[in-house]
Amino acid sequence: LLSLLQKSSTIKINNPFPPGPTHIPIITPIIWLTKSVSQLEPIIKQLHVKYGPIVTLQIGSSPTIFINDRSIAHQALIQNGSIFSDRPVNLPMENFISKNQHNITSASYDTTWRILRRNLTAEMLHPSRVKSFAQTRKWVLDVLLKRIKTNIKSSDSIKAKDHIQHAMFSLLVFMCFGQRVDDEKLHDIEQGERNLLVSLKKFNVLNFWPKITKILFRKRWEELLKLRSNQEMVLVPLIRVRKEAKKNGLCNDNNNPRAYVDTLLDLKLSNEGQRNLDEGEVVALCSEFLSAGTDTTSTALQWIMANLVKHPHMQQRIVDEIRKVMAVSDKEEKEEVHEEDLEKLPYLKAVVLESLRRHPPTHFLLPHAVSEDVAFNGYLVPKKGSVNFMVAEIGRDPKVWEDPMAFKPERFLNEDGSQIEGFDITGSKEIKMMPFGAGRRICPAYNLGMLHLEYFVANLVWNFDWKD
Ligand code: HEM
Repeated sequence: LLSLLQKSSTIKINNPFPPGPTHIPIITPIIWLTKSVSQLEPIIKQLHVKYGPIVTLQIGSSPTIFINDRSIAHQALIQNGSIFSDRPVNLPMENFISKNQHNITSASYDTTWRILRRNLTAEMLHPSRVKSFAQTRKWVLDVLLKRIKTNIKSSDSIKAKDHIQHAMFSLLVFMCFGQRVDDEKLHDIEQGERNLLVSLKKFNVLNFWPKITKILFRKRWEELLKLRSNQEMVLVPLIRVRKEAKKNGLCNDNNNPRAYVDTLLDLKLSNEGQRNLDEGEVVALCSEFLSAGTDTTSTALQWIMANLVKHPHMQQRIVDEIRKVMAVSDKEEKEEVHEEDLEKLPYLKAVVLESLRRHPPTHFLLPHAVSEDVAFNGYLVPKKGSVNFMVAEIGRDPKVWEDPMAFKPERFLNEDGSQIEGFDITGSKEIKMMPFGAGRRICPAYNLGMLHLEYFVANLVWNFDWKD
C-alpha cells in the first residue's frame, strides 16, 4: 500500500480515477450536487464498502475523492502535505462571499494563506494571547451560569443548546471585536452569519454561467446581495468603532486585550505591495473567525454534555476529580474551576477527547485539493477536483479502537487514572482520530478549542447536576 507519488505528464494516462458509481454526464453530477452533506455521508460510506478506501464521486463539474482510511489520510496530509494542502478553486458564489479567497479557510496554499494564517496563530492563538482573554472567558461563564439559573427558576427543563451557542458566540464576538455587545446586537450578528451559511446551497445555481444565471435567477442573486450587505451592515460599525479606538490609543491594555480585528487592521500583505486589507476583506475574515469557532465548539460541547447526561457516573467522576484538585468538600464552596486547574484534571480531558473521537463536530474536513495532478496509491488525483476525509469514520476504526462505538474515556488514561503519554491529537506521527484535521491545514485553533471545551464542561458539571 506504499504511496507511489509520481509527478509526470504520464500520470493521467497511466492512472485511473479512484473507483466510484457510474458517471452519467450532466445527470449524476447534478443529482449529487442537490444532496446535503448529511445525505451524502451514508452514500459515501456504502461506496467505501463496495470500492475500498479511496472513492470518487463526480459532484458538479469536478471529481471529489473521499478517503476513509487513517494510514492513507496520513500519507496524504502529513507525508505528502505540501501537495495535499491546497483548496479547490472557489465556486463563483463562494468567491463572492470570501472576497476572492482572502480568508484562511478557502485561500489557496500560497503566500496570502501563510500571511493570514500566521497572523491568526501568532496574534490570537499564541498561549500568551489566549491567556489575555481569561477574564473574558470568566465573564462569559458567569453569564452562562446566570442564564441557566434563571431558566431553571422558570421551567423544569432547559434547552442547553441555546445557552451554549449564546455563550460561544459572545466569547468569539468579544475576541473578534474587543467589545461586549448586547443580546440584540449579538442576535443580529448571529443571524447575519447563519443566514449566509444556511442559504449557500440555495445559491448553487448561480455558480453555473453566473453571467446568465444572475439574470435568469435575478431574485436569488438579489437575495444573496442583500444577505451579504446585511452582514456588512452589522459588522462594519463594529470594525469602525475599533479603528477609532485604535487611533485614540484606547486598545490594548489589560482590560482591553488585542482583538482579532485590531490584528487585521494592522496586517500588511507583503505579497501585494504591503497593502492593508480593505474593509470587505476584514469583514470576510471576521465572519470566518466567528463561524469557524462557534458552531464547531458549541456542537462539541453539546455532545460532551449529552454523553455526561447518559453516563451519570462519568459526570460524578469529573466532579470528584475537581473536588480533589480544588481541595473543597462541597461544590458550593468555590464557584469557578480556574483555567490553571484544568491540567490537573485528566479524566475531564479524557471525556472531552473521547467525545471528539466518537462525535466529531464535523464529519468531513474542509475540501482539500492537490497542487498538481498526482498518482496516489495507483490512482489519479487531479488538480481540478477535491479530496476529502471521513473524519467520523477514521475515529471509529476498530483496528485502533476496541469496541469503537462505545463511549469509554478510559481509553485516554493509564490504569492509575493518569493521562496516557504521547497521545497526539494532531496525528503527526500516526492518525488515530482527526477531529481538527491533520497536517498543514489542521485547525490552527485546536488548543483554544480544547481549552474552551475543558473550561466550560468543568464549570457546567461543577455548578449543576445534568439529568435527562
Ligand atoms: C472544538 C472546536 C473546533 C473544531 C473541532 C475544529 C475543527 C476544524 C476542522 C476539522 C478544520 C478543517 C481542517 C482541514 O481542512 O484540514 C478546521 C479549520 C479551521 N479552523 Fe477549526 N475547529 C474548532 C475550533 C476553531 C476555532 C475556535 C477557530 C478560531 C478561533 C477555528 C478556526 C479555524 C480556521 C481558520 C480553519 C482553517 C484552517 C486552514 O484552512 O488553514 N477553529 N477546524
